[in-house]
Amino acid sequence: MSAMQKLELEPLTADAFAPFGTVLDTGAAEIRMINGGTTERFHALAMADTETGGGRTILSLFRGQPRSFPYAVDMMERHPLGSQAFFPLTPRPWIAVVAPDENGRPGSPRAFAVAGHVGVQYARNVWHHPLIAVGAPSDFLVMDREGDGSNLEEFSYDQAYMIMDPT
Ligand SMILES: NC(=O)N[C@@H](O)C(=O)O
Ligand code: NI
Repeated sequence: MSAMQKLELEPLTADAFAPFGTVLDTGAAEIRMINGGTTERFHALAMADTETGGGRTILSLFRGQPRSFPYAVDMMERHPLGSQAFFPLTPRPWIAVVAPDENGRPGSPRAFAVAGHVGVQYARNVWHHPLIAVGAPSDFLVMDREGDGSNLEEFSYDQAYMIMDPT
């Protein structure tokens, strides 16, 4: 493995993340007052894309143990058959790492600093790193695909990209 290089954290915006998926942010959502005005519905933060190959959408809870920093991003994965959305239940900042596809391999990764009240949905077949929780065990609601077929493709980088301690 050759020399490592630093991976800087970028602020997360809908535009910056658009090539990779959707930012799940109540601050940018359509709000519908429901239940006699007692409830705000932050409507349709994302649309699950899980029906490829007869898949269906499931909701899971991920309890992520915090990563140690500096953290080496040395692999990426993608789910060819379905999207995958993460919404923090524990209001802690976390990190989302994505990469463009370059002829079937992930290109240079991009790391986004995500606020503790914001989630992301990785679009189907988008390269991303598995959950990166920061500082303490963190719970996430995860919406992704259950079904037949191989829905996990992994790739190891020749060189690791180092995320320095974000805290
Ligand atoms: N393996 C699994 O369900 N989780 C990963 O896909 C991830 O992106 O964290
Ligand atoms: Ni994943």
